[in-house]
Amino acid sequence: MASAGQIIALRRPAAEMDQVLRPEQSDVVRLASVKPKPQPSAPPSLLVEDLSLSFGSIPAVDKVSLAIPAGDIVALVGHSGSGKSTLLRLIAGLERPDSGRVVINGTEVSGPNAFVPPERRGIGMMFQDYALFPHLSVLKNVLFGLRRVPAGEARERARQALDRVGLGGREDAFPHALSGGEQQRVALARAMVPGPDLLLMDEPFSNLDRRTRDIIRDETTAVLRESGTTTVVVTHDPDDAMRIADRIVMMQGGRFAQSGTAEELYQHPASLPVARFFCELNEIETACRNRMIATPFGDIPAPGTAEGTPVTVCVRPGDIQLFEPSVGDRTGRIISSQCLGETVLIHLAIDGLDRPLRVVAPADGAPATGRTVGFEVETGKLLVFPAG
Ligand SMILES: Nc1ncnc2c1ncn2[C@@H]1O[C@H](COP(=O)(O)OP(=O)(O)OP(=O)(O)O)[C@@H](O)[C@H]1O
Repeated sequence: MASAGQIIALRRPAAEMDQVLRPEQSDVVRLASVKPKPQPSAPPSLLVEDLSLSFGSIPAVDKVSLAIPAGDIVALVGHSGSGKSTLLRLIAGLERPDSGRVVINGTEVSGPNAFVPPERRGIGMMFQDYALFPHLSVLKNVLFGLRRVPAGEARERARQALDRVGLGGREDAFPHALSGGEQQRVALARAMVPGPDLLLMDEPFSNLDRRTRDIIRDETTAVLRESGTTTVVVTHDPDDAMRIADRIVMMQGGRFAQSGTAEELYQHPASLPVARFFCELNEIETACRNRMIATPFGDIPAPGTAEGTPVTVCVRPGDIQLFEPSVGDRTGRIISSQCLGETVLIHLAIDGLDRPLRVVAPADGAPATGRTVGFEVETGKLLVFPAG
């Protein structure tokens, strides 16, 4: 059977493919920044080397390595149980690794020779439930992050931190009187106020409704960028990851399935699970015949793929173009159309497929249910993987 690399290479030049695959093949996934890069000699803010932790027979984190330059924001994504929180807890010092090392700003904090407790790692932490003290005012919650700072200076810094997250004037309020978004901002101010070397966030936006979430997420990103805080954020939401992070690391079964920029993971997923995580897909099971892969959108050459190799051809709903058909065009019939606001979700029945294709088209001028339409997809937009 052909390897994943061979099959994936069908849709990309070999040199580009090599770039996508190389990080997973290297021992250390180096996470470069899109912001001003640190000097090549500058040590990464966070270095994780061959880190592992099993719970009984479950390898929750399995020999993972990464290096994050100062000021970068990295998102750990993946399905439930993929190991994201365990990796974050290992970095925080809330778990001890079975093997491997964690180094923060050049100091080994977990490893064969050291274990520094969480409170001495110079990290800020922010969790899904925000963990605010209900009996303390907003100001006192933030002051909690500055217990070792002289009182006058601490109050000044806490007020500045609250101003920065847009909560100036709410110092005396209690958590129960705040909205979810405001509580999230208090938690952010408290995590940021000591000026941590590293900020760790576990699902920081998941308790917020959709609209608040978008606003708070953008505001939080702005605060992190402005302060240049190196951040690792765990999320199961691909939108969060793509909007916040310089780099995304997708975990699967305790390992890194792929790492790269949002564009790399979205446009050039290295495997079917990665592709599925970032976008709903139309998936078509087929096979290689006579060095070609037949799809409803046309045949794709598959040199080097063994005869009969089963493959999954994927197409994103937004990559299917619909148009007024002419003689010879591929056609389908619209069996339903659902308004999504600026777009419509269309179910398109086509010959040879048991299930209709899902197509997302602009709402403006979208064809009506029952119509026969032409359809096409640029071959370069098709994703081909070993059968999933
Ligand atoms: N304290 C524990 N004891 C036993 N097993 C655990 C423990 N913590 C995590 N696990 C297991 O380790 C694996 C990874 O869990 P982890 O919580 O890191 O995943 P996750 O990707 O963060 O999931 P979620 O998104 O649901 O939080 C899972 O199989 C989980 O059941």
